[in-house]
Amino acid sequence: MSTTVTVPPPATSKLELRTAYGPVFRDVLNTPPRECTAEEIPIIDLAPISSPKFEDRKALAAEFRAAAVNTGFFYIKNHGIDEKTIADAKKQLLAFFRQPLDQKMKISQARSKFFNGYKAPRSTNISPGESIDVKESIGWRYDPKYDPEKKDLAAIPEEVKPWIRGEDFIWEGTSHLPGFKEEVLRYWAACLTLARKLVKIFALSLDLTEDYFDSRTTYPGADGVFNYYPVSTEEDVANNAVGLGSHTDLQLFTLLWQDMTGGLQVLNREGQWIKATPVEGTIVVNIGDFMMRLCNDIYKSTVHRVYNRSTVERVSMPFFFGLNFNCVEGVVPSCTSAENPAKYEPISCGDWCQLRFELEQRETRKKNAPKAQAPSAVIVAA
Ligand SMILES: O=C(O)CCC(=O)C(=O)O
Ligand SMILES: [Fe+2]
Repeated sequence: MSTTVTVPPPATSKLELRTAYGPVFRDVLNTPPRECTAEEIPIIDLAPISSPKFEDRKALAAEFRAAAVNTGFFYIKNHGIDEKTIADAKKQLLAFFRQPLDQKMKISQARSKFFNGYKAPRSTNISPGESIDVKESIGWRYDPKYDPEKKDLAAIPEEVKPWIRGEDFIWEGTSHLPGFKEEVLRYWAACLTLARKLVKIFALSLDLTEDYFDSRTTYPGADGVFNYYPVSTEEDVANNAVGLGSHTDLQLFTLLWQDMTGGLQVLNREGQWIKATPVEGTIVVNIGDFMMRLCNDIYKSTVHRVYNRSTVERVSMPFFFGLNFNCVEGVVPSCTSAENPAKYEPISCGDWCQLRFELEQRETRKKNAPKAQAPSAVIVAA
C-alpha cells in the first residue's frame, strides 16, 4: 500500500534587496497581500504642525515616531498642498506620458550626468528577483534656481556646488507642453516646503531640537519623479510582472502622492505584504534608508512595490527628500547610548545616493544585456 505524503507549500520566500552595501535578504510570507490596518499605516492629521504650542507639535512628533518605528509608512491629511497644484501636476504628467515614445526619449536619462530624465517602460529592474519594472518614469533633481526659499545663486557655497544635480535638458525637452515646467515645479516646490516642515517634526520625534535638520536641508536632496503604470497585459499577469519591484527609498523620507487606482504594497514587520490603499486627500510618507541609518535602525525604511492590476492606468508623484548632499552625517546623538552604540560610519547623503543609483544602473544593464545583444547575435546568411 502506498501512502501519499502531501508537502505543504513553503510559508515564506526569500526576497533579495539591493542596498549600497550589497544584497540583503528578507523572509516574506507567501500569503497574498491583504488590506492594511489603521495601526499599520495610520492616517496622521498634520493640522497641529502650525500650532504655536510646542506640546501640540511634540504630540504630532510622537505620532510620527510611532508610525516610523512600526511599519515606516503613514498617510498625512491636512498637508497643505492645494488640490489645484496636485491636479495641475497630474495633468502635466499625463500630457508628458501620452506623447509618442520618440518624443519622450528626447529627454532620456541616457543624456543625463546625474540620473535626471525619462526612463522608458520596461527599462529598469529595481528588484533582482522580480521581473523588469513595467512602469515608465521621469525624474528631476534639486536645483536651487527653483527653490521656494529663493536662493541667492551668487552665494551658493563652494562645497555645495559640485552636488547640485539639476539639469535643464528636462525643461528644454518639454517646453512644447504648455505650462509643463511651471506646473510641475509648482508641485515640486510645494513638496519641498512641506518636507522642510515635516523634517522639524521628525527632529522632535528623535528628541533632537526642532531646528536640528534646518541647516542640513538648505540645498537638500529633493528629487521629483512621475511614475506611469499602464494597464497590465495578459502576459504581464501570467508572468507576475511588477509595475515597480520591491525596494526601499534612499533618503530621509518620501512624500508619495498616488492616484485612487491602488497597487502600492508595503512589507510589514511580520513579512506580510499589505496594501497601502489610496485615501482621498492624503499623501503617503515613508521612511528612507538614510533616515534609518541616521537613527541607528530605530525607524524603518520599509520595502514596498507596485502592481497595477486594475483596468485603468495608474500614476504616482513621489518626492524624495534628504539632507544637503555635501552634508556628512552619521548616527544622530539622541539615537546612541552605551548599550546601543552607533552602527554606521558618517557618509555624505550625496555619496550615499550615488552609490545606490550607480548600483541599480549597473545591475539593470546586466539583466537587460542578453536581450539587448540578441538581435545582433542573429547571423543572417547572405
Ligand atoms: O508608485 C508608487 O506608488 C510608488 C513609487 C515608488 O515607490 C518610488 O518611485 O520609489
Ligand atoms: Fe519607492
